[in-house]
Amino acid sequence: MNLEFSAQVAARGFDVSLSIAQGETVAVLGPNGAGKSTFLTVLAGLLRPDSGRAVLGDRVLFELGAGGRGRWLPPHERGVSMLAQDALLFPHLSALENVAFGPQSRGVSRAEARSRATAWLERVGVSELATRGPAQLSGGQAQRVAVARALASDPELLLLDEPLAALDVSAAPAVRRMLRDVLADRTALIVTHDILDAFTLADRVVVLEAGRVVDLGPTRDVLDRPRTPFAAGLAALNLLTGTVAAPGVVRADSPVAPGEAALLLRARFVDDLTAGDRAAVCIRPSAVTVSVTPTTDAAPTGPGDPERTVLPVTITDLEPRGDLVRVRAGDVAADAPPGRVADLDLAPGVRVWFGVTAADAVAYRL
Ligand SMILES: Nc1ncnc2c1ncn2[C@@H]1O[C@H](COP(=O)(O)OP(=O)(O)OP(=O)(O)O)[C@@H](O)[C@H]1O
Repeated sequence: MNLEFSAQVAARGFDVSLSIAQGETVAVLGPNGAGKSTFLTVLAGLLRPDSGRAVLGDRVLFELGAGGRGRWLPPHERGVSMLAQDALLFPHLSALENVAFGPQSRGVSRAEARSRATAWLERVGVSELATRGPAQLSGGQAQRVAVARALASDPELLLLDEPLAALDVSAAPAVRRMLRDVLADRTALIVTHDILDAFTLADRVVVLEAGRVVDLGPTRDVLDRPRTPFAAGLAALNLLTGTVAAPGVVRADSPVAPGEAALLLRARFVDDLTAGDRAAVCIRPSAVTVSVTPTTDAAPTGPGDPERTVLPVTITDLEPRGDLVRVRAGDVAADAPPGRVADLDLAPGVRVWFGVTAADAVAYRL
């Protein structure tokens, strides 16, 4: 079912509007306290907003005017299922009985509820565990049963609150694959801190900050072309913002580090931008070279090269990352091989030049 949602919760600074198409999965991203859980609990009917309106298909979930008066459907009448971080299965019921519970409490016969439960357990890959109690299931198995339970009541909207966060790293990938299978063509919202979940499971992402939508779009657009520091951080990309000064040139809003001059960034424009337009410039850390003078091999033609930007920066932090070292200077980072870091004697406080070609600095509308 498609969803039209708008709600305000003043005490939490929450004011979000969003539409979701039938069959679409949207990932909800945002820093701690951004309002992600508030969003899900309002939809599930566990928190009543001050005002707003939500319609799922042709069912009005709530319609509340100023003062909170209006229509309000209780959770069990919404056609909405919620899957939490922990499986939260009934401890005294078997896996099969846990899954059959929902349909049965909605009036489906015991035999039919058990047959639906059997089919769902098979779909999530744990049919052989039907008679086990929750205490005899691993974290990944229990979460599979919880997915079956959430879906057995045939919800029109599925809410998932960090469904993989409590699983260990060896169990998460298989459960993620299973979720990708069951979420296809299902209207769902998934709160996650994991960029892999967003890429694997979601058609679109919405980024919340301080209770407001700050970015919304297809997953790849938002994470490959981030517009907020939060999305750039998740995608591990450098993001600089500024104003277009000339074709292929963006004047950065602020220096890359305190005390440095404002920068003219030479960039590859992927949107139609003209002078005065606001622009974001996104750079992969692996495309940034580091040198200790502006004219060494890392920046062969120096700062005057029209195809290259050279940023004078002071290193703030070095962090090993796999077989590279992330060299940070304020908000900008470069990935360099450990040998180069040692050869150049890089350390916090050392002034260096970061170099990036215009081809590797992608500019788009902000
Ligand atoms: N039960 C509550 N009563 C009052 N305020 C709350 C309550 N729960 C959360 N808040 C506040 O509402 C705002 C949004 O919180 P919410 O839990 O929705 O954020 P979140 O994005 O889910 O964060 P996290 O990633 O930490 O789970 C925060 O300012 C938070 O302090």
